[in-house]
Amino acid sequence: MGFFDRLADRIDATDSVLSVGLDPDLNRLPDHLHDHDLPRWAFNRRIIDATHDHAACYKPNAAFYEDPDGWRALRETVAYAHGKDVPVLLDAKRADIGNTARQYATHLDAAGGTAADAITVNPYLGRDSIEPFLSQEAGVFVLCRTSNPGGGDLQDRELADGECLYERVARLADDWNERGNVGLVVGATAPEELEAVRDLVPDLPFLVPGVGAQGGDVEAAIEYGLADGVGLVNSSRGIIFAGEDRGEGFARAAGEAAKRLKRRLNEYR
Ligand SMILES: O=c1ccn([C@@H]2O[C@H](COP(=O)(O)O)[C@@H](O)[C@H]2O)c(=O)[nH]1
Repeated sequence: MGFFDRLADRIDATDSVLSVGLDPDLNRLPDHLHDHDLPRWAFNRRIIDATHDHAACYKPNAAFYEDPDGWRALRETVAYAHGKDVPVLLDAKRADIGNTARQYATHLDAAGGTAADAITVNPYLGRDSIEPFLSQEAGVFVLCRTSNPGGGDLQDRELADGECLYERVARLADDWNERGNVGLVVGATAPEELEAVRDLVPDLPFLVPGVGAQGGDVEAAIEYGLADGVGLVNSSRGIIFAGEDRGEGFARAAGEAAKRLKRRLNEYR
């Protein structure tokens, strides 16, 4: 079964389109977890225990795991999420010349890789640079209009024919979707662009980051992020660091935050 069919099943089972971002910043972990062999894994396991009923997906960002212990923590995390029946989207924003991209694509492998079910990729090196991802079963989310303040610096630029760069990326990604495994990343902090992209590509599911800590538009995330009910709205810090005290109660606070955001998202579904 392809990634988006599995995601659709998970969305039905949990009545949720919430993606819980697993970005375990070592400087923000509860103090008592630093006694563990792998503090990030100890943290993620507790977050998953507290949030999985509300999670359509987990989204670890590779930036928080790019060291030997981090890699181990990530593999444990993916296996544990799978044990709870939750798919995992690795936010790695990869792409490179073919030879290197093939190496990056092994990140998705169960043997030696992370065993993640989907990945984010950068479109700016062109189709061949992401072909090793497109040709797998895994979901491939192409960066289209990012949520950061500078997201428009290049992505909003008008091309000679009057189309914006992010619009061209959306149409290209639609062309690249030969196996039905392509989605787009469009930030909730850019609701007008979200609407424009949805008009261009009615059938592609979006990953919409930027609600919560970045203050993005929750209603627009749902209205434009879903294609036939399938898509993901992500919050990372707003859920995993919802507990202020950095004490034992952090996971409970995360669970409550996930439940709250799921309900809020569902008001617009
Ligand atoms: O356009 C983008 C693409 C990716 N991200 C990533 O999503 C999470 C958001 O974290 P919050 O704590 O909810 O702000 C993080 O991993 C980003 O790198 C994004 O924010 N915007």
